[in-house]
Amino acid sequence: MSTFSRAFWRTSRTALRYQRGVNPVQQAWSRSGSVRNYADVFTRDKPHVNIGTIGHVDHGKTTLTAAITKRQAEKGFAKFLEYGSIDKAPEERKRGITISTAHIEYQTENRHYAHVDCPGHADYIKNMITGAANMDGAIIVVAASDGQMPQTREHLLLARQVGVKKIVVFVNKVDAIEDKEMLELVEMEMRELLTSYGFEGDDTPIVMGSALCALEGRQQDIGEAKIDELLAAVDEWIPTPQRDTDKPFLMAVEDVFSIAGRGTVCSGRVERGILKKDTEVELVGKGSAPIKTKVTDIETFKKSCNESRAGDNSGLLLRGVKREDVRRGMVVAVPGSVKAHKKFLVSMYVLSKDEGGRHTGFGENYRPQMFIRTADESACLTWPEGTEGAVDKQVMPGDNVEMVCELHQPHVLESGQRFNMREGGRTVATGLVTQILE
Ligand SMILES: Nc1nc2c(ncn2[C@@H]2O[C@H](COP(=O)(O)OP(=O)(O)OP(=O)(O)O)[C@@H](O)[C@H]2O)c(=O)[nH]1
Ligand SMILES: [Mg+2]
Repeated sequence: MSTFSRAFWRTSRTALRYQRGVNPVQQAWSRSGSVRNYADVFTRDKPHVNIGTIGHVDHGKTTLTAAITKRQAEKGFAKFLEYGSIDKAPEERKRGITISTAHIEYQTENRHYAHVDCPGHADYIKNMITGAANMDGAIIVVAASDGQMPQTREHLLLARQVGVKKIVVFVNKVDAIEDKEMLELVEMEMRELLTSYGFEGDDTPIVMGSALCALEGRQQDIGEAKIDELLAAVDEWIPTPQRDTDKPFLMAVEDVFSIAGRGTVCSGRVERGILKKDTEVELVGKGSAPIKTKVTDIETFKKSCNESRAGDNSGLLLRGVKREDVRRGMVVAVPGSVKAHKKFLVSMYVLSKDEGGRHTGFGENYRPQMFIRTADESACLTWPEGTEGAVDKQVMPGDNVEMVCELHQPHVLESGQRFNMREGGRTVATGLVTQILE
């Protein structure tokens, strides 16, 4: 791997520690800029789009991701990544599941893609949310043998909530089913489900194939050919987003690591603006007062870069900042352009039991965990001042409510900001910040 190394592309701490053992990060960063060869410099010759694979555990997301890189590598558009080099942390290998998100890069004729392979297991939804928050569109993988399952639904809902507008469906494991009527049923159910979560269910492209056949080079008609069909659908159906390059730079920190001899690097997806090397920035959020610093080096998609732009996955080398001072959930922004807030009004939908939400209601002073951008923070919900019977008033699963939310530590947020709330391993509510109070 060229420059930033795997650590930059993985989010789990375990994976990070595991990878630090070999320390490719340090090697990369300790090379001086002039030593990097041409291939290490990021060129913007195609529009860039962030996508990824989501869906229920074991439905074949990682296999599909590997198959895509294999197919695109044959065309000179990617580096082939085997299944085992995507799910590579020891625990992932042992359990045969994805835990941390993996970031992969490939191209088609038309576009450059950053692809996040998300975990499907219910215990790792937190990593899925962070991964999906960076996507412009997503591929939902559903196994023909199972049809839609709980995390097929939960991932769709969360993807919608974090702002993913377009989805392409890949019905996988077509090789494993005898009864072709099953496929029609899965398609029908998926269209209905998409529509019920606010996607364009009737028009969404649905590709049916086998990721495993594609990866193993068998049964071309349901293997390779379907990868081509899938990527053509992604190229066409997921629009190249209009990036907010005119606004002041903002990037939410997803990961932090230190490089001996160079300093602290934070990485994440740039939400808006353009940042050039040697620019002053501020780290804001997670309680502490803003930290002033300067970005002295930039890498985008693992390659050296003079600037970082909205939509990019970038790593920023920060001058004079200790690793411990930077935490996931903070934002890197133009000095003075954003503020952290603690108290605000939210409008939210409380998930029903069928959607994986709570089975019972809750009242004032309910304390869920709030997920905003890459941050998660404990929150306390109360009724707005003047609400009648506030003391006994209950919120029931399935309700739409307006409440006051107070965070344990302030975070950068704005009116219109989307969030999710979780408690004890389940998503309990999703909503929008409607007014800042403090
Ligand atoms: N028969 C068949 N098996 C498949 C196919 N695609 C994947 N599998 C198998 O399904 C199992 C799960 O595949 P993964 O790719 O790890 O599934 P995943 O969705 O990434 O799982 P998580 O990341 O843990 O949620 C593996 O044993 C794969 O070999 C397919 O097209 N046909
Ligand atoms: Mg996986």
